[in-house]
Parts: sequence; structure tokens; C-alpha cells
Amino acid sequence: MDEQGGKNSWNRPVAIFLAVIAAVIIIMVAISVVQNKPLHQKYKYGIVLDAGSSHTSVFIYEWPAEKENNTGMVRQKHTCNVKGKGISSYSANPQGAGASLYECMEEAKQKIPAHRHPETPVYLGATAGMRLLRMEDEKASDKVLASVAQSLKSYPFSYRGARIISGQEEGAFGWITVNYLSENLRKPTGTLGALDLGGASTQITFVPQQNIESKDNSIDFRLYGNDYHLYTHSFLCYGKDQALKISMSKILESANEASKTDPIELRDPCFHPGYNDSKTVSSFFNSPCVKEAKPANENFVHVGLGNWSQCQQSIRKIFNTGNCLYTRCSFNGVFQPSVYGDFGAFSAFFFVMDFLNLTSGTLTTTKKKLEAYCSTPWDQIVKNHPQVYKKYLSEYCFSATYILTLLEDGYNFTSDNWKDIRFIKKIGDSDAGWTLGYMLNLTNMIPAEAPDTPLMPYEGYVTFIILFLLLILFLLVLVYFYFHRSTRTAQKDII
Ligand SMILES: Nc1ccn([C@@H]2O[C@H](COP(=O)(O)OP(=O)(O)O)[C@@H](O)[C@H]2O)c(=O)n1
Ligand SMILES: [Ca+2]
Repeated sequence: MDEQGGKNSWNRPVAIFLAVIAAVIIIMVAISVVQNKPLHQKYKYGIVLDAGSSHTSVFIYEWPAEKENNTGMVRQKHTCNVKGKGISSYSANPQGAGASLYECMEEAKQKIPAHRHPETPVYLGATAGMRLLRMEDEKASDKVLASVAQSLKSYPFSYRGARIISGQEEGAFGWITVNYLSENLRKPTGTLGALDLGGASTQITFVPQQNIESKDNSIDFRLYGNDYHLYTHSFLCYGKDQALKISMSKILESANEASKTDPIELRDPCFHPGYNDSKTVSSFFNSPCVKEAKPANENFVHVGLGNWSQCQQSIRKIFNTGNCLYTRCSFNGVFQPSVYGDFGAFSAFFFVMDFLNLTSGTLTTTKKKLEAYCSTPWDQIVKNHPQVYKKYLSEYCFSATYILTLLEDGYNFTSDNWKDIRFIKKIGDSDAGWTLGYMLNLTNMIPAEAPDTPLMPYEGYVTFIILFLLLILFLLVLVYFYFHRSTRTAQKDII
């Protein structure tokens, strides 16, 4: 009887104990399931139009609504290239600028859920093409901006402005984009410098080791708890299309002086041997970047020579490396500290170097390959790339030689730090360029401070909860055995 009664008194606490274990586990599992129930993801959207000198692109960004201020949450959802040339080409027909946006904006309406349209901000930023038009004819540039503004206001989105952004903004927001996307901002060291090459201007932006001696070149940002002191400079007229105009106008001017023929024959080392095309002088002397005297003849014959080293010599003439009033300069008297750290080189830096398979390799091998490419006969080049529009195809030798000269003679990169330049188009899903940084800034999505609690990824969270449950189970089993043993010992003692 005694033994029977002892067993019963031993069973009840065990049953209670097991019930408590079960309840704790059920509660923990329930909490973890509720916590991790894939929330019905609510996305927000933003639209930025990059009105470049050569063309306009529409970028649609999206991000989870609850995670606005977390690193790397905004991603590129869609891009659309506006048909035709850049908005600055509509100076004689401003209405055409607004109308040109129609197809891409209609596409944006399809890509973004309708209930989000009214809250989706849309920004247009115009770069160097419009800076040049404003220099030449401010009224015309105002009309073009008014036309694109009117067009954007006619869509169901939240219109937030159409303006010409400054060269500093273009450089700084390009830097923010690449560092946001590569999540470098959370590390105290090791940011990525940004090199952007457009058609009409080029930007260099990085965190230097030296003092920034001119305040025009300095920008401060507080991001993710760190203060960044950036060097940035934008060279108007040093995009690849304007650089070609400047370089050609210099050769044309001297060819005109030497030539007795009509039309003038322009013998150009930067074009392939066998290249021969009739062109108009006005198509090169139509920019405020060109300062040379315009030859009287309107027509000239453009003849290629395919001589890389002569090509580089002629390009060097557009960089003025004297007259530096600071401790060091890049060119044209512009202060620049020594380049420092890794760089992402995007836009036309990437398009040109990628087309020529020159995105990897040393500076010496890159030069050798380019030399061979430039001396390849034009008919061979055309045969190798039948699908590429001939105007673009003919300019790659010039463009790549210009890129090497800008980086080496202009920005003072050397064979030693050439490897620090990464030619990139995208980081993850998103294009490198100023548009993402511009939107993050205007929507206040660049947090100044680091997040208080670092977010745990979903998989990490689940693993953590499972381990935690196992630990609790283990502890309870231990307690149970301890309790069990002490009960039996107590029973023995009684017996
Ligand atoms: N697939 C592409 C797209 C653009 N590009 C060139 O990239 C440059 C883009 O410049 P952009 O229109 O952004 O001009 P900016 O206003 O930035 O100076 C132009 O020179 C285009 O011709 C290219 O080489 N390949
Ligand atoms: Ca651009």
C-alpha cells in the first residue's frame, strides 16, 4: 500500500512538470511563428529620371515599407530608356522634351501598384547637357525644364521637382549610391570612391587621406553613425562626347591652317585606319566647350590613322596640367588630393571598357590591347561588330584612349593603383549612378545613425529560436532527472 501510495505522489509532480514543459514549448513555438509569420510585404516606390546629355533613363526603386531606414533596403525594380536623345537636344522644340517621356512614364504606371501611385515621389534631375544649354541659352533651358515638369505632373504620382543638379551633387550622390549598395557605409574604413563618366561631364569622388584645400571640392555626410569628409569634383566638358568635340576641333583647327584642300582633310590618329567619312564642321563647333576658331569651310573629310600613341598625345592637349595654386592638382588648376582606396568606375567608364574587354588586367596590358584595337582596320572592326551602330563603333578607340588618359594623366592613377579601379555597371540589382543616392537623400532615407539593434536575418532568427528551445528542453530534462532522483532518495529515506 505504502509503495503504491508513494508511486502516486511521485507521478503527480511529474505530470505537472511535463505539462509545464509542453506549455512552455508551445508558447515559445507560437511566439516564434507569430514573430516570423512572413508579413504581408508592403512595398513603397520612388521614381527618378536621369536626364543625361545623351539620353534620359527612368529608374523605379522599391523598398519594404517598414524598413525605410535600414541599409541596402532600397533596390532598383525597373529601368526604362527614353527613346531619342537627351532633353537638352529639344532646345528648339521644348514641348518635345516632355512628350518624349510618355512611354516610360506609362510603363511606370504599370510597374507600380495603382494604390501606391499618389504617394510615389517622382524626381527629375538633369545633368551636364542641361548645364551646357543653360550656359548657352538660359531661356531655352527653362522652357525644356518647364516642359518635362508639365509632363511629369500629368501622371498620378507625387511630382517633387525637375531641376538641373550641380556637379557636386552628381558626384556625391554617385558616391552614396555605390557605398549604400555595397554596404560599405557600416564599416568605419574602406569606402568605395566613385568615378562617373557621362557624355558631357565626369565626376571623381572619394574619401581622401589629405586635407581638402578648396571648399568647393568638399562635402560632409553623416551616415550610419560615421562622419564622412568627401572630396568631389565634376569636370564640365570632360564627358566623352564633349571631349571628342574638343579634341577634334583642335585637330581641325590645325588641319585647316595647314590644308590647302577643300574640303579639309582631317587625319585623325584616334580613328581606325581605312575609316573615311564626310562630316560638317558645325557638328563639332556647336558646343560652349569648344573654344577653337571655327574654320571657314563647312565640310571636312574625317580620315582615320589608327595610331594609339599619337592619339594619346592629341588627347593630352585637352588637359592643362600646369597652373596649380594648391599643393597638388588633377588638371585645369583643380585641386585634387592623391587618389586613395578602391574605386567603382561606372556609366561610360564601364560601357567603353566592357565593350573592349578591358575591365581587368594591368595598366600596361590594357594599353597594349588598346593599341592593337586602334590599329585594326575599320572594315575588320565593322565585320566583327555588324550589329553596332557605326557612329558608336568608330568612337571606341578615342573613348578608351580618353579614359586611360583621364585616369592616368588627369586623376593621377598609376600602374600600382590601377588594380584598385573596378569597372562596374551594377551592384546587385541596382545600377551604379547618382539617381539612387539622390532619391535616398530627398526622401530622408539616408539614416545619420547606425541602427540600434543590428537586424538578424530570417534564417539566423529561426536557428536562434530552435537552439533556444532545445536549450530550455535540455535544462527542463536535467531538472526533471534531478527532481526524480531526489524524490526517490527521499522515498528510500522514508522506507
Ligand atoms: N550603353 C551605353 C549607354 C550610354 N553610353 C554613353 O554613356 C554616356 C552617358 O552620358 P549621359 O547621357 O549620362 O551624360 P551626362 O549628362 O552624365 O554627361 C554617353 O556618352 C553615352 O553615349 C554608352 O557608351 N553605352
Ligand atoms: Ca550621366
